[in-house]
Amino acid sequence: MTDNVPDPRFGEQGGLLTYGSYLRLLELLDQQRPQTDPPAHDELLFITIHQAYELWFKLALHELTDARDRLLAGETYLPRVRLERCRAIGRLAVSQVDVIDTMTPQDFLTFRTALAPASGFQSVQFREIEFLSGLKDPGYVDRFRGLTDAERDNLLRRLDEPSLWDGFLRVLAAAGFPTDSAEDRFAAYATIAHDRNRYGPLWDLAEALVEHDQTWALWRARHVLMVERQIGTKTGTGGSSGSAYLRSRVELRFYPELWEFRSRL
Ligand code: HEM
Ligand SMILES: N[C@@H](CC(=O)c1ccccc1NC=O)C(=O)O
Repeated sequence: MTDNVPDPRFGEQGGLLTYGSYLRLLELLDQQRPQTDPPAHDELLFITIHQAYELWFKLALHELTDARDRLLAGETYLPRVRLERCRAIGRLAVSQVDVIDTMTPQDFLTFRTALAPASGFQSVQFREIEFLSGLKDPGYVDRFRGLTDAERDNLLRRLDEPSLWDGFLRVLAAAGFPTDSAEDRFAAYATIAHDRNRYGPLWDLAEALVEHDQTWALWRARHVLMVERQIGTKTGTGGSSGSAYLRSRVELRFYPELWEFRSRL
């Protein structure tokens, strides 16, 4: 067999592992179950897009958790690599909204009422990403309705454990920068920004955090537009004011000091 002639049995060897069995496609593709009767054509789109989001959220949490652990251990290289992958996932999450935009508001209404009181507000993984990134609001755990014990445990654990921001501060401290007060930290950012030759990895890491922050801010902004396009200013199925609530979340930042620092440069 020469190198460039494929074995005619290519893909058949062993006969045990298959594409479908490795990827558990029977199970995966059996999980899209529209509820509406009579069937609403766009409900399959709605379920599929949310499931795709949750898969990407799962991978993002895997990456961010490893980035956080490595920062706490004093590493800078792989945490930045992990954050870059998350940024690519985040961009995908933002552009995926285009698919929802192909649904008209009147078609959404054919199954919307059947969704209440469920809402994206109850996405545990979304809130885990916020907590792990550094935006910890314990109020959200109490406001969740219908959490399983395992989901509640996940959220409480994320609230309790160090965030990516804690990891970043650990790395700054390991490089000799005091980080106790905000003024200490602003002094550290200035030193790092003005001596990239010496502090390149720390600068790149801070910028990767800003990118991560920006990606989720873009998602919040894109989500509000999608919501207003679908339901205008109606209240949400989750019981919030809808777009007014979501607009108040657009201003949120994971790392406000890294944004504030821009004004001080
Ligand atoms: C037709 C499309 C959509 C509409 C009309 C919509 C509407 C809303 C509304 C009104 C809320 C506020 C909570 C409430 O009272 O219900 C909300 C929250 C949320 N939605 Fe959506 N949504 C849509 C699609 C999506 C998609 C595709 C995702 C992806 C996972 C998503 C994720 C979320 C999340 C994570 C929240 C909580 C945001 C926060 O608390 O900051 N939504 N959505
Ligand atoms: N909150 C949306 C409904 C909605 O979008 C939704 C419903 C159930 C599960 C996920 C959802 N997605 C995002 O909020 C609404 O008020 O129309």
